[in-house]
Amino acid sequence: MTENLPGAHMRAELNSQPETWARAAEMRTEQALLPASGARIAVVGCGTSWFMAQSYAALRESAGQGETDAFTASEVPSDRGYDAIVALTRSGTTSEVLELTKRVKGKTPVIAVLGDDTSPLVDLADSVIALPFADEQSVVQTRFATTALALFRASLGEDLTKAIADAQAVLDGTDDAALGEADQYSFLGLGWSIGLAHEAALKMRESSQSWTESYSAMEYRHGPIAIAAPGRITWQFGTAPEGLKAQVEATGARFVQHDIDPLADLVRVHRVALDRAVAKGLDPDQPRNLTRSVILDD
Ligand SMILES: O=P(O)(O)OC[C@H]1O[C@](O)(CO)[C@@H](O)[C@@H]1O
Repeated sequence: MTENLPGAHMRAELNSQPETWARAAEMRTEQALLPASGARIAVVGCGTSWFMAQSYAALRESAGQGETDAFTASEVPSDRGYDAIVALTRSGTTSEVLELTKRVKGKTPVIAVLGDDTSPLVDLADSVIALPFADEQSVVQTRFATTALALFRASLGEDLTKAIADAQAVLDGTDDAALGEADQYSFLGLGWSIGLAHEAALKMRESSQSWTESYSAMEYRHGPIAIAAPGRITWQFGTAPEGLKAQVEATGARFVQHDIDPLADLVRVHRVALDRAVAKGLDPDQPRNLTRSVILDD
């Protein structure tokens, strides 16, 4: 592989995920900076980072650690009285995250989880968990997002050994080429994997300009299943609701579900998205209309 090949950065970054997850899982001192159990918190981010925030929020609350909401940074309600805000951002320069941090300064402590430890958020936030080893050159995020989620999962007491092994097995194997050749993709999740479904759909859109949708699996039958048809894929992260596979297959669409850790299945989507992009003549390291971070004029 050379740096000049389309998607070379994305490929190297996505392939490194088992190592970066293992490293994040070991960061016990940094994990202790996250809000204590019982704190009522909001987790915020934009785009990919928002979807990871959704997954962390669902996991933290279901682990019994306290009420945990997730918002895109521009939509955090004022005066909710949160004990703390966790701001997730690879770049540390995303305008909405910086604006929110300034707005709550002195009122609500902000714990920033970021990739670039030289970014302006470092000085603005009350505490910082830096993951510079997971920062990326590709505009399209893969390992930063999943490594942050690995850190969050470990902080909640999860043992990530199986997730890491599952991701390595995905990367060591090859996928059925048809996974990358569908006309349309609908990604589904339940609980914490709903954020992964949204992220998978975003990844396919950003890197390969594909038509994708994403839903809670239980919501899928309330309308979105109308899109299912031959040549299309409905992809479930984690266990599917009873009967859903048969209902999707009755439409002629392909139902995809792997019995592995859902975060490892997202790694598979990363690779499918990359290979689909390259097959279409695109460079997912430089996706159309996108920049590494959205920086708005003051
Ligand atoms: O995590 P950050 O740096 O705030 O950036 C979020 C951005 O990352 C992206 O994945 C870049 O395409 C978008 O979702 C979003 O604009």
